[in-house]
Amino acid sequence: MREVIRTERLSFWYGSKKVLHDVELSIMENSITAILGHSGSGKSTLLKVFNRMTDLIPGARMSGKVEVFGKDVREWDPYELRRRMGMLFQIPNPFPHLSIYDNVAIAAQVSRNIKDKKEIQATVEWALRAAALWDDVEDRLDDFPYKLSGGQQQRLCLARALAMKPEILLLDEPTANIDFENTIIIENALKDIAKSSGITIVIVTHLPDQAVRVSNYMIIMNRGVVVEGGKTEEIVRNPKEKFTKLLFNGFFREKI
Ligand SMILES: Nc1ncnc2c1ncn2[C@@H]1O[C@H](COP(=O)(O)OP(=O)(O)OP(=O)(O)O)[C@@H](O)[C@H]1O
Repeated sequence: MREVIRTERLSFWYGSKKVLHDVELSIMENSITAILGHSGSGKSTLLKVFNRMTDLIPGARMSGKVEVFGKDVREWDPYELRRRMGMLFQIPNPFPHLSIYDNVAIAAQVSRNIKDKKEIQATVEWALRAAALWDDVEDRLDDFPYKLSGGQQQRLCLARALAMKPEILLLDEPTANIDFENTIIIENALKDIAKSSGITIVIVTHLPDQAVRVSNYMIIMNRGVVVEGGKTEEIVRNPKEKFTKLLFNGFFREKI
């Protein structure tokens, strides 16, 4: 398996505030990697460095290196980089003025320049099925997203991200605002997507249980530092660091 993302002594600042400290990590192709840590530990910042969304933040700067598919992120065209790395945010953000169908179709049309109606239809159906939303919406594709529940809206956003046919999906606390039933539906969809589409998934979460349920690999973060990383099974069976042991023993539960 090859590394699709790799960092080398990555540090990051918002103005004078340093929030990532010499981060070294690898994301392996065709896997689900959970980045696990408390609020404020720099997890979202990491995702935004991967797809260069941090370019858009005044006063932000990095040092060290980030490679995506073997190429320094600074050498990528940011639009191409973001097309190849779909992103899902904590709060569902479907386009309110577009129908359920068009929310997904537009991603195929704009990102991949697909013009053929049948191909667009096939992509929309594939993406909605992969996001476990097809059965809920197949007979109301012309409705607007406000008629969907929060969990369904997040699955719609997942379908929209998938319709770009990204090679990597970056998910920033995708179930933070969603009930447990929808959380499990989304987690199962992610596992199926990784298995059947070969998309590499990186999921940021502050929930150890979720990280264990979904991931093959885990990276534990604390205050901008990677505490430890590796195969989920091994970390759960034999955590090396005291912080990780405390995290899994629920020591911080009331704090997160
Ligand atoms: N645009 C910004 N400007 C200044 N500081 C920021 C900005 N974004 C994040 N930070 C700070 O950087 C640190 C890391 O934030 P980040 O959002 O990456 O952490 P996180 O682990 O994802 O936490 P959360 O889950 O709460 O978002 C925090 O101290 C946060 O306040």
